[in-house]
Amino acid sequence: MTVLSVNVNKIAVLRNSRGGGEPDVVRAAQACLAAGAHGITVHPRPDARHIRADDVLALAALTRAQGVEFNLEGNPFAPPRPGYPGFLALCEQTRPAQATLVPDGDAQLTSDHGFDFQRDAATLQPHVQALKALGCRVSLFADAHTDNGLAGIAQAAAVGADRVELYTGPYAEAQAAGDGAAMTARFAQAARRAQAAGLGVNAGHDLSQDNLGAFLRAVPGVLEVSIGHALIGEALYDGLASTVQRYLQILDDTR
Ligand SMILES: CC(=O)[C@@H](O)[C@H](O)COP(=O)(O)O
Ligand SMILES: NCC(=O)COP(=O)(O)O
Repeated sequence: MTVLSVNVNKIAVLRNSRGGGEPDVVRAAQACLAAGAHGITVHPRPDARHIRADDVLALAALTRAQGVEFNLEGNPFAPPRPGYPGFLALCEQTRPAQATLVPDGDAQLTSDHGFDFQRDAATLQPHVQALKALGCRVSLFADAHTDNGLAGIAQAAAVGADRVELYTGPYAEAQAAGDGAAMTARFAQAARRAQAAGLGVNAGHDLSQDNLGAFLRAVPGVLEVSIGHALIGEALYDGLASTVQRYLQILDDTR
């Protein structure tokens, strides 16, 4: 079975746009878990544009109390700075069940590629070992859409990882353009190669209600999907009607 980890980064985007504490990231995570989500994901960025270090601590406490998976994403090579103690330090403080390493740079709008294991293996290895020594399952963000990514994916096992997370942005784009089948064939091949090397397979980025089913039908054995951007957007559409009705009720009640 594939489990769903909800990424609540976007709740923090909205909160930070006003300052203050609303919408509340922990309350949103509680609502996701109450609805049956299997875990919570966050990807604190060093520039603190959304999830901050204090959110990571609060969500770690929530998920530990509820006995569900906390998946912390980040770049192990990003240096600490004021407000961001560094990925390993955050993991030391919170001991997430899963640490997902992502090679993203500061200037990136969002994550847009996986590791090049041929190039990055030696530098990644000590980080993977340190995280495993903390008791974290380690997953590495990986490309399936490029020839280099597909050819190198099994090497994540030699680096010491437990899983890879297939970067699904290019799949989502292809699916939206009506061209998802060729792309899912590549992802299925990547999943099989990773599994043959002993790695578990996760997937994430730009997955949505429109593209998730086709992906999971085509790609074998996906253990976890982490979904944030589309899910939070869809939740707004789903929730707007009842919320507007509650406001109208207040207007009615005070007439
Ligand atoms: C690792 C990954 O795929 C990202 O999707 C990420 O978690 C989303 O980050 P942003 O919310 O900052 O775009
Ligand atoms: N690892 C992917 C993730 O957490 C969420 O990505 P997105 O759904 O916000 O694109």
